[in-house]
Amino acid sequence: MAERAERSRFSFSRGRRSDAPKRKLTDRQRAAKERLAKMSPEQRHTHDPNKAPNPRMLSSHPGEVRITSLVVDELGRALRKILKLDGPADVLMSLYFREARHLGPRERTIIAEAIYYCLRHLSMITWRMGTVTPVKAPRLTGLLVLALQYGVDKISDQILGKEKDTLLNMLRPKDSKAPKEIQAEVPKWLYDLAVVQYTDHKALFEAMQQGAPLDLRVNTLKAGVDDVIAELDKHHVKAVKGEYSPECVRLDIKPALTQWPIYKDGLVEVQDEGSQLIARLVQPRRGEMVCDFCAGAGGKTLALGALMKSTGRIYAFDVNEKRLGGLKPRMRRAGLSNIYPSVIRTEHDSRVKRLYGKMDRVLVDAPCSGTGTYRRNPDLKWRFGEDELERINSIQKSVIRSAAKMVKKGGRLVYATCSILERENQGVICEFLEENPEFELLDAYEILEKQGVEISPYQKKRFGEYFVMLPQLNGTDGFFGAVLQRRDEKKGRTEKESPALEGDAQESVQKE
Ligand SMILES: C[S@@+](CC[C@H](N)C(=O)[O-])C[C@H]1O[C@@H](n2cnc3c(N)ncnc32)[C@H](O)[C@@H]1O
Repeated sequence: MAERAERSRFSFSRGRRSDAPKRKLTDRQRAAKERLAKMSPEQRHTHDPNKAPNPRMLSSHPGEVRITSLVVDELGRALRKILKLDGPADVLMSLYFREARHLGPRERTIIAEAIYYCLRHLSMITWRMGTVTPVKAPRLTGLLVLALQYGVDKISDQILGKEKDTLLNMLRPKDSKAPKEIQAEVPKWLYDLAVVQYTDHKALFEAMQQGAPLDLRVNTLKAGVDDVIAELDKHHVKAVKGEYSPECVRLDIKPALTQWPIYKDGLVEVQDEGSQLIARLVQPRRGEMVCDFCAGAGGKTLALGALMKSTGRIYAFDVNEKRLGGLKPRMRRAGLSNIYPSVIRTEHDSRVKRLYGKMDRVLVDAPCSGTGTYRRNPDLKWRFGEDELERINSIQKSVIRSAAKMVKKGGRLVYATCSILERENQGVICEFLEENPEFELLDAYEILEKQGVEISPYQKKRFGEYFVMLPQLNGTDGFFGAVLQRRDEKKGRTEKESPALEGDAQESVQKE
């Protein structure tokens, strides 16, 4: 029985009971199953479960893509909605594809990839279009995108019609003639800030235009990293251990993972490797009182819960009820019983005040510009403006001030963002430390080293005690973390001075 349970846990077959007699698959069915496992995130939005995508339509074979008038018309229809930028692109795409039931998997794949291309290169596309605004001319925008992706000769004259000359004119200028911020594919305000902040801004902008890999965090309460890699391998999905996080598995393709038992049974969660390390900065111990102040749907809460071996108590706070609602099913899947989600009205809520001075560890994963996640959310570049940065910056300062009051003497406060901007990161911490001298900054790299996580000495030298991950340096999303400790004069000894490695962290290093 135990053996059977083990088998079904790792099995990729969907929903079939492991003790049912095995049905023999035909070669065609087996090939379709493997194709399904290898779908990209773009296809995930567009996948019709009854029609497996044809691999010939994937962008790795751009020469074989057939651009039909249906594709061009539908791409225009999709861009008309998505380029309004009045909501997250992945949500708008899902809505569009749900309505477009007449499209086959080939068309869906081409359209989805074109939409992502358009969002990643919207600056250059807008520049090429001159006085024509993309959202007002979505069909022409779609034609331009397809021409840039596959070459204009892949589009027949019949489809191009009277727009052919306009399109050829738009394709003529060289990229290098465009202003620098347009080549960088970021808004001007962000370009100006990043150029001052990063000597390697060119590499940063380049990295931010790429797609991101799929990182999984293995739930070590249920499986080991090697087990997950071996199981993926059995199903021809190549995966490797992450470079930094001991729980990370990185995939070379992006299957529709949420349909698989390893996901459904809580053995893995999707989480960028940089984000996994934020939980390691908190470094919670068994039985402690922890608060995840901006828990959202609980990506980091779950990682903290696993590090605590489902002991102690984690208060998961957030002002957004809907987002926090996503945490409960994930807790169940992960087998965690130490998490207590709670919606708060503001950072000054009475639930927060009741816990003043009681927490061993508090994580503030602050709301931010999300500039570190542009690889995954290219639309965010065009939806988040400079005014919004001002507003969010004052929320960040208010949230850390309030959350800090929950930290007991000798306890730890971790402030994190997925922003690449100093203003939201070091700027917030410097101001906080000036106002709160009872807190001191710890060396984030030392804390990670003690847990067996090695980040390059170059990075340590460049960013001091702050934890900084960047796509051009680490191949992860951009993350920032500051580890602060509330002084405890009575103890006279801080963790900073303590040579001992906490029990749970040590244990987890040895296991890996
Ligand atoms: C970066 S996201 C958190 C992501 C989450 N920790 C994770 O790992 O998936 C920031 C969160 O802060 C929440 N937030 C915004 N203002 C807040 C406030 N005043 N107090 C607490 N949470 C707040 C947002 O609703 C959002 O879910």
